[in-house]
Amino acid sequence: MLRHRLYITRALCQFMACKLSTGLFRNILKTKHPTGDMWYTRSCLQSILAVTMAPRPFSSSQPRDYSLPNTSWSSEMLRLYEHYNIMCEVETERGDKIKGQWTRLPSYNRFLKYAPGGQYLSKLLLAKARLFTRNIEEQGAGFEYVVFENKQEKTCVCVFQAGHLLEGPPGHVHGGAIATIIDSVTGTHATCHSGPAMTANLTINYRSPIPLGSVVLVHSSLDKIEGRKIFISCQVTSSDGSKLHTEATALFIRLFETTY
Ligand SMILES: CCCCCCCC/C=C\CCCCCCCC(=O)SCCNC(=O)CCNC(=O)[C@H](O)C(C)(C)COP(=O)(O)OP(=O)(O)OC[C@H]1O[C@@H](n2cnc3c(N)ncnc32)[C@H](O)[C@@H]1OP(=O)(O)O
Repeated sequence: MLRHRLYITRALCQFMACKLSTGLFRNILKTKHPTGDMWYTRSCLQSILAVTMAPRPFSSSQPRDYSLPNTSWSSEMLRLYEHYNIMCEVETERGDKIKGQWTRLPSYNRFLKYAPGGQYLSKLLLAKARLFTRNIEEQGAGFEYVVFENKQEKTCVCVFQAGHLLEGPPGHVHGGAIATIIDSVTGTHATCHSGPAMTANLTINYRSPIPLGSVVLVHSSLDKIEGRKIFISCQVTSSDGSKLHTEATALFIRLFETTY
């Protein structure tokens, strides 16, 4: 009991300290809903999502970044990772290193754990919850992927290696697993561009099966924004781009006004 109180107090202190500077409370008040229930649901969700997106001045532990190479990555996966990673930093004529057009996005098994106060909040709030795509311990068995964003071109690309636990038709990737990676990549894209957003619609055409264990590219492009609506299209292709596996369009709804 005492331990729980301590968690709550520490979490609240860290949360308040951070949020006072980022204006979260203003957002919660702004989105107050007349029916009450919706206000509660949305403001709670917004708080959690905003915490996960905020800077982490008091965070002590280092999160494991699942988007970094591990021993299960095939040579093709590593090659494509390097191809995009090298473009995240460029050298000027004077030899200085500056940020390139691409950014590698980190990926954790629970964003909440690594936000300010999140270590404590995550123990209180569904402690066993984990991000769907990052919940298989064995490396290479499930979703191995890394997402790069190109802000200028409003695109993201994900290098995805599908593990043996994602089988659908024998030897091939399950359609639900393909939908999952598409939702995750386009959702990450929408969130990075506009702040926390949720999938309202996802329409998928499966064009050709993806062999299990192969490496594919998931391309996400931001088509347009209308108010809170973010329209994204997505293609899954073979790693050399010659074969189209899947096409999708997605609609995300931004949860609140602030853009990150
Ligand atoms: C340095 C960077 C670090 C990296 C950062 C990375 C961060 C990434 C973090 C982690 C990565 C993981 C990423 C995973 C992503 C996965 C995402 C999911 O799977 S989300 C789960 C599935 N989705 C749901 O459960 C939603 C359920 N639906 C709802 O909650 C609501 O319907 C919601 C929020 C979508 C909309 O509800 P309302 O009340 O806020 O808004 P209303 O008024 O209904 O709609 C707003 C507008 O959108 C249209 N709209 C809504 N739904 C529509 C639909 N299905 N089709 C068409 N239009 C729709 C409406 O007609 C309206 O349009 P008009 O403004 O009037 O023009």
